[in-house]
Amino acid sequence: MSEPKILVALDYNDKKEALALVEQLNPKLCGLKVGKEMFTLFGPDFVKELVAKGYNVFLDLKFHDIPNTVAKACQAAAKLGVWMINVHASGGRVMMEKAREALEHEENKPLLIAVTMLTSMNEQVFSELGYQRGLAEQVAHLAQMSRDSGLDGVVCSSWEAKQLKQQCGKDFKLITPGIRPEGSDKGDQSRIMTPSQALNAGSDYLVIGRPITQANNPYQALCDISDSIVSHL
Ligand SMILES: O=c1ccn([C@@H]2O[C@H](COP(=O)(O)O)[C@@H](O)[C@H]2O)c(=O)[nH]1
Repeated sequence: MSEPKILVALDYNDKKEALALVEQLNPKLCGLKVGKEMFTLFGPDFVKELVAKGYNVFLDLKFHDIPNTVAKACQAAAKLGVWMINVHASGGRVMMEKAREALEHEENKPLLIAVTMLTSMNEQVFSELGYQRGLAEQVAHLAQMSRDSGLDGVVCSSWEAKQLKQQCGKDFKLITPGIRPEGSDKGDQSRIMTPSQALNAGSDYLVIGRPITQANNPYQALCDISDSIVSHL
């Protein structure tokens, strides 16, 4: 059986609540994403606890700093046994290359991916940042730089997935947050698609948080989403 396509974003401020959901899941059904909130509250031990349960854990800390600092942070993250880590592509080529090199001698080598432009960003917000390219072009540019720096893939929106698969090749992983099943609340996301639309567009992994964690029955919400993409597995 192939790896699970769904990565549940565990954005909780209550560890018990998060673990109650995790206990209902299994590592064949989904991977788990730990982001800034839970890592800041509960630290490396929480991450190791999820790894010990057999889950693919994506540690989504989006490192963005000088090359030496990011390289050391990546090494520290790899030691937690996680499956995937990330940096911001806008940290630049040298930063990404140093992060790549830093993982070379680690026993556990997580997938190393780069965030392009956040899925919450729309054209209007983007234009305020003063980039010379358009939003989609900037994503394509950062994805190319990430690939050239030896990274395994990028975080992008599913809106860019088709273009990036053509540009970067089928093995370059596309991780897409901003996934909203039909009828679910968009919240602060801008560039969204449904799970099956995103997979059709070329996404490799779907990051899904609130449509699952805020549902009346999170486990059922995850099962419904899994059923909706069964033809893609
Ligand atoms: O561009 C990005 C990068 C990361 N995220 C993270 O994904 C989840 C999405 O959660 P939802 O509740 O499904 O919106 C969240 O943890 C973000 O930090 C992203 O949304 N966009």
